[in-house]
Amino acid sequence: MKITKLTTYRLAPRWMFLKIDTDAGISGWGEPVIEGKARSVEAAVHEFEPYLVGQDPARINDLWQVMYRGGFYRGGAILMSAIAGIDQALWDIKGKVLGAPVYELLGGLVRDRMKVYSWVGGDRPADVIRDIQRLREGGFDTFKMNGTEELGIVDSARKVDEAVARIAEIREAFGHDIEFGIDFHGRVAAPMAKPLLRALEPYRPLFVEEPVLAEQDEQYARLAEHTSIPLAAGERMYSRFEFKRVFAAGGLSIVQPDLSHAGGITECLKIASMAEAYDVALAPHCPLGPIALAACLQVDFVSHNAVLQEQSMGIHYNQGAELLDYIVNKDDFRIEDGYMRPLPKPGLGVVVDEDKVMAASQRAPDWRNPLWRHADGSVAEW
Ligand SMILES: O=C(O)[C@H](O)[C@@H](O)[C@@H](O)[C@H](O)CO
Ligand SMILES: [Mg+2]
Repeated sequence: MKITKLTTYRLAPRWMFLKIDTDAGISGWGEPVIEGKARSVEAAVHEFEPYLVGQDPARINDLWQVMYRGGFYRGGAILMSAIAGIDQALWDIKGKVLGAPVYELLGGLVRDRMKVYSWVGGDRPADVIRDIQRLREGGFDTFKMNGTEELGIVDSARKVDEAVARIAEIREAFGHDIEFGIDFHGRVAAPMAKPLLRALEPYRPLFVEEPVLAEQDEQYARLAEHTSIPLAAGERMYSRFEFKRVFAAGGLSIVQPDLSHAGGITECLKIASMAEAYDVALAPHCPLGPIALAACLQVDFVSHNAVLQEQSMGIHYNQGAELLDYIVNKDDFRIEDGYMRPLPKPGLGVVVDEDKVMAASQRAPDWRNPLWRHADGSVAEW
């Protein structure tokens, strides 16, 4: 069996799908993308083509090492996202050839269902109460929201109080009948992380995500000394070589590798195993599409330390298309009482509606995140 062709489809809302064809007529799908840099990842995917076309798709481990090590330069958001989507498609092919879901090829189910959570409140965390009420009717009891708007490296107690007031309002409205993570989204610099975490302590959020930016990862252990709130991070870390320093230094209770950014199933399985050795939970990051989510679920269902799965249904980014718009087997992705079941079909478990994908790729938007600025005109972390 040989790889014959790689076709990329950029499409709304901000995703990219990859189809890998083989000479046996079996194709696999992946979702290589960096939100806002889809064209860069698309170029990277096609730069990997000469290493892949003509090769045996069954040799995922060798092809992964060739892509990672063969070009001298390695790592980073663009290359690791390209490898991620290619890796996902190769696992999809392998499962289809062997007639089994990927989780079966990885040793079988470690759980019967996987807890998922839903975003509420959008870029600027207003209206979360209304969103939580609506989603609770749909069976969700676990949520995530942004913790702040723009925040200076050093900022006022008033800004801290505004952020905390929203969280207090949620606890006032729902008590502990719901749980939620608070995403600092990289908007909080080290000087403000400690006072903000301290002020949030009484409301006992499930976790605080990206308490500081990944490039400040040496802060995680220090911050963990000052708070009992579990700290989470990982969406902007792209390989086990980045995660290893964080595991060794400690501080994170939850790691959130993104299956479409951190080298795919092959790499994220290794990150999950490293995390388990340090008693760190796994909660894959996934604000993206159905193929990325399917890849996450394949890892969740074989990882003992998987605790929560992000999914993008209703997320504020999904303008122009929703999570399940491009797939045929929508029912396999149903959420019951806040849980998802293992995807039963061979491979990743996604049946892609190719006609819809091709049509949507004719009018793909070039999504970019907003550029925020502080009152003084300087760039603010979004
Ligand atoms: O936790 C999350 O989902 C992420 O922080 C998410 O908001 C970002 O990764 C966004 O997709 C970047 O464009
Ligand atoms: Mg996040």
